[in-house]
Amino acid sequence: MAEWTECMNFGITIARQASKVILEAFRAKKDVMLKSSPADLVTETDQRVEKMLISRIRERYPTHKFIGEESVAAGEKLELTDSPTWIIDPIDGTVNFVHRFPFVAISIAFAVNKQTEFGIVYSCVEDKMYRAQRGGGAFVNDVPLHTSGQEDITKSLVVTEIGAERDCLALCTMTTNIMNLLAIPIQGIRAVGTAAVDMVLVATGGADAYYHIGMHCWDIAASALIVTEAGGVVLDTDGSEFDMMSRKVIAASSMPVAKRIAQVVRAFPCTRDDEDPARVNNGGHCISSGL
Ligand SMILES: O=P(O)(O)OC(CO)CO
Ligand SMILES: [Mg+2]
Ligand SMILES: [Mg+2]
Repeated sequence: MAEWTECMNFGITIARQASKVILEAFRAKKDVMLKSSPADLVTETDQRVEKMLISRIRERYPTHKFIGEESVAAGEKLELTDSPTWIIDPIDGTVNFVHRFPFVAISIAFAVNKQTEFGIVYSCVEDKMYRAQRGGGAFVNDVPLHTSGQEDITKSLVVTEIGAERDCLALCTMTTNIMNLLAIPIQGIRAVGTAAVDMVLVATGGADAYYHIGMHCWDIAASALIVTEAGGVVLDTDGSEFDMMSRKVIAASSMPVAKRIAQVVRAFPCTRDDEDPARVNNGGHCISSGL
């Protein structure tokens, strides 16, 4: 709704400011810390950028709530209520950032009554500002975005991510999914290293679909809106309605392509973002390769 346009414009302004911090640090040597796995990295820049974004937003909108990747990693409760909530990934593509692989993004979604009102994905190194407001279309650097409209999976280029999981069940599931898609056959698989950028590539028509299991709401909430506002569809990997907390997503140029991917892709168990991990056995160890 138009009432949130001012918030979106503010989000774009502070994303541009925060990108300066990321780009200054991009070429420098970094101290790297591990989170959930040896491939789940965080740097002081991730933490600094998130703090900077949240403090700027809080100053201007003191009643708004936040879900931030690094705040959750530091122990804050991940809770999406009906209140206006900013969902922030300060650096999407931290592994790329650490290696200086030139695709990193700031992802900011804004939800009210649990519905995403706008999404911002700023691909900093490329200087591409993607944005969409619910009902208002999607844009990159103010140019309107449209998906490819491709309906034939055999003519599709599909993007996915390898993710940070290194347990056998997740790795077997992920590689089997890739193999089964290639066997359809599709025309290719790509992985850029940032879920937010992977997904907005579907909005540009440069890719026909994206799917991923194991990412979090801050990785995909903004780009999910950008894809749907560009004319695409977003589903759960089981073909049901998209749920930003489920950690499973297919974004596609058309419903036939999305549904065909849902027929092939299997999910490994992962704890929902809004569930208490302590209550859930997510099977994060090798129990079998029987998929
Ligand atoms: O770099 P981040 O924010 O950890 O995100 C990864 C997925 O978890 C890349 O999209
Ligand atoms: Mg991320
Ligand atoms: Mg991140």
